[in-house]
Amino acid sequence: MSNKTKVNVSAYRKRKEAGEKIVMITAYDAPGAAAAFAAGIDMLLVGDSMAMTVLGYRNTLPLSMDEAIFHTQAVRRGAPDAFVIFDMPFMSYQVSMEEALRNAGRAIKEAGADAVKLEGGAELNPLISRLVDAGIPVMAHIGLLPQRIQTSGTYRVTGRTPEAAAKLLDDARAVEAAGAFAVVLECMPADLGGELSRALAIPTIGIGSGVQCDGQIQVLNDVLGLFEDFTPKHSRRYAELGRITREALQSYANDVRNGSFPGPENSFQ
Ligand SMILES: Nc1nc(=O)c2c([nH]1)NC[C@@H]1CN(c3ccc(C(=O)N[C@@H](CCC(=O)O)C(=O)O)cc3)CN21
Ligand SMILES: CC(C)C(=O)C(=O)O
Ligand SMILES: [Mg+2]
Repeated sequence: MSNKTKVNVSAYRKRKEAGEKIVMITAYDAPGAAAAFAAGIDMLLVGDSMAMTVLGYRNTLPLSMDEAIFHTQAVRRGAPDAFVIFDMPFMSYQVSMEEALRNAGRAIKEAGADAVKLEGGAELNPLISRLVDAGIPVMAHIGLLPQRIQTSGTYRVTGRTPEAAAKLLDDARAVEAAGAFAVVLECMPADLGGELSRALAIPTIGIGSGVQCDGQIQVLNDVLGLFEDFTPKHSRRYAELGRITREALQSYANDVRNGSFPGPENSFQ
């Protein structure tokens, strides 16, 4: 592992000042990370969405620290020079300050992550400060919080009432004051995404929060058409790999059954 981080977190604030968009995507394994890095994507998130996109769970809650570490190690092997963010799993940072610090430390030491991401607003301030003081860069995440699905009930757009919008502005300011280097804004009205982005000096990374955010993040499998349980309104499919995969496998099965695979070129004399 290189001992010098390719891009320091302060570079992203400069990127914002220069008006240059920041591009993020999730990655969960070595080939996905290598493809995203080769495409010039700025930062990779090993999202706890892996629970749903690649591990077959119904929501993000079951994901364990060990599973997240295992996948982050693969991402790091696939993209040794990428800026990689470890999405802290549900209950890996809520139980106590000590446990949160230990788990975030594992992400850095065992998985080679460059930073961690936590879901929550002002209530996380003491933890964000402790992590940053310990030398661990923190990306915050406000708005729709998938790890609270069991209290919120559904994945729903946030900040639609004046009170909810004001709370999100407070949360955004709070996580910036606590030392977060960037903040994900998930699923809020586009105008509010713009307002929060103008209110902060740190970059906002939007998902379903409009074009005025300083950067965007998407789930890799949504962009590639590989996640077909549902299509979030906030994502655009740039390929139909789910359909292409099924068609390729049907062709393979047909060719085996009709004797056209393996051909002479696949056989040894
Ligand atoms: N594949 C995938 N993509 C994601 O973006 C994603 C995950 N999984 N898992 C974790 C969270 C959950 N997210 C989601 C999931 C569903 C919607 C969704 O269906 N939204 C409705 C609007 C709901 C409403 O406000 O009424 C939509 O129509 O898109 C949004 C974000 C974002 N994250
Ligand atoms: C959608 C992004 C922000 C995320 O948290 C994830 O992929 O887990
Ligand atoms: Mg997540």
